[in-house]
Amino acid sequence: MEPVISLGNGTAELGGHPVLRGVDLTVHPGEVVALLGANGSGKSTTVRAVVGQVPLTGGELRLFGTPVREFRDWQRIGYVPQRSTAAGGVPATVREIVAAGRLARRGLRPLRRADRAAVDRALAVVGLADRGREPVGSLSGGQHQRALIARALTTEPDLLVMDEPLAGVDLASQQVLADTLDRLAGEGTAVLVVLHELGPLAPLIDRAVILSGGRVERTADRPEQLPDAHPCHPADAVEPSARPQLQPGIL
Ligand SMILES: Nc1ncnc2c1ncn2[C@@H]1O[C@H](COP(=O)(O)OP(=O)(O)OP(=O)(O)O)[C@@H](O)[C@H]1O
Repeated sequence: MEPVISLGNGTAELGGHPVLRGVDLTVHPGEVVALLGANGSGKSTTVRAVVGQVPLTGGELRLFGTPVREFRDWQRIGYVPQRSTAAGGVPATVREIVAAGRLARRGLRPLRRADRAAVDRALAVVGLADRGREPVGSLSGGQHQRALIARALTTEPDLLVMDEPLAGVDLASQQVLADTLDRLAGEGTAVLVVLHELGPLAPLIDRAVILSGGRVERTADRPEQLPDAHPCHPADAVEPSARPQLQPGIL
């Protein structure tokens, strides 16, 4: 089966500094691949390179078998960026933000019934069905993240790329996301997901690719091989009792 993502020896620079130093990554249809590693190891840059936001300076990237330079089927890819503001100051409703995910498929035509149904389904999946008419600015951080996930789901992608989708999302919603990804992967959608903690996604993960210093440090092929306590954050490598205690009210 042809890989959905085939990245060989990928290199990239940001601000004149090498950030990816030869990353190999292959994801097949229906596979869920987790990208792990410490802060600054290159996870976000890798996924941003895959979705065409960071140009590679070397190596080869193929998407659905097509060299990225010739690739035009971007509507096949759903992308949830690292936590960001979907509508910085724009007075959009939750529904409008989620419906923007249909743009790639429908262009600037008005929403058709199938588009509206896809938006309804995505809102329901992330538990925001009753919040559609509210301004996106009224959502909490975790609800906002769920709206971004819904936006990616509305594209009904063949490849779903998510950068830390669990950040700030409560456990119940994490489980809903896990169930959704499980179903999508079962239908053949490939999933590439940056994670700091595996959480409820652990049972779904076919392979974990652990980055360090812009290179693949190692790959774990089965979830049971995954290092439960992999030190993704420098603080995680420290005994809990030795970690600095947060000082509420100081920030
Ligand atoms: N716009 C930029 N200009 C210069 N350097 C950058 C830029 N963005 C990221 N970097 C650097 O690239 C390296 C990799 O960053 P990246 O965001 O890919 O790491 P990450 O593994 O996703 O980290 P985190 O877990 O903190 O999100 C870091 O050293 C970072 O400082």
